[in-house]
Amino acid sequence: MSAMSTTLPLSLRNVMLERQGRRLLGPINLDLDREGRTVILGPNGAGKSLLLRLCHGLLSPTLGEVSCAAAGAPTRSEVRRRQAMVFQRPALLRRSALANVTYALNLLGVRGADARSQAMKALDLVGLAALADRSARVLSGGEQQRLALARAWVLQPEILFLDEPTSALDPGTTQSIESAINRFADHGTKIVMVTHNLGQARRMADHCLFLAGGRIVESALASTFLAQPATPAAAHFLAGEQGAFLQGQDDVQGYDSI
Ligand SMILES: Nc1ncnc2c1ncn2[C@@H]1O[C@H](COP(=O)(O)OP(=O)(O)OP(=O)(O)O)[C@@H](O)[C@H]1O
Repeated sequence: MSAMSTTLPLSLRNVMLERQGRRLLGPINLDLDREGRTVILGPNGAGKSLLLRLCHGLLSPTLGEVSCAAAGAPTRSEVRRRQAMVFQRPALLRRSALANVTYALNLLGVRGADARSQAMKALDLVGLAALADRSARVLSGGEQQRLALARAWVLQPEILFLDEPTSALDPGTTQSIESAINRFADHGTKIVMVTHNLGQARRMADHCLFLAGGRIVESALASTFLAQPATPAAAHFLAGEQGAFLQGQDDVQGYDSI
């Protein structure tokens, strides 16, 4: 990965997202820089997935601006190809694991032996090299998730957005996926991940963003946030108490730097 980043820092300025006259997100001000793994936490319906999609350029804000370092809006194709996103239930091609990864490379113009060797390296990194020729359709949920990670990572993204990448997976599989994500981070990919798993947040987060009611209620170093959240809303959430999140609206910060 080059030392210069095209997409980072990624900035959101006064971003709002509305649908059918209802505000779903915002106002949000946020800077995502290269350093560390950012984990997004918050109750169901807080707006975590919408925030990831805005950052990745899958959605455009109703108001405000999302912009990437030197390159402009994340909806631009030049920016999109430097970012990748893995969803909770990844869509895979009805081909072999290897072909799923080489297909992504082919779209970028990498073909033949080059594509195959890069794809095998990515499969190896997620522990799937031995299953390269197996049809993606018959892979287990955890294997499919690892394949989706390999397919995303092989494109050498500067940022990898992950939306609950280990939900519904057993602890062993979760651990192997966490290891793969950490290896990507070690290779210089910025990780931005939504999770409901507080143990995972403790194991993986360098920075935490806590969302409630479509707004960023807290933005802090993970060690600080997870041990001593600054707001009642986050404290309730971390204690596993549902409800009381609207209380957090009084604590909303105007500006967040990650
Ligand atoms: N296209 C849409 N039109 C209207 N409302 C939407 C749309 N997409 C999402 N929402 C609403 O926006 C809110 C935030 O959704 P989002 O999926 O971002 O939540 P989340 O924090 O990821 O939740 P969960 O933890 O349950 O996955 C929810 O109330 C959802 O119903």
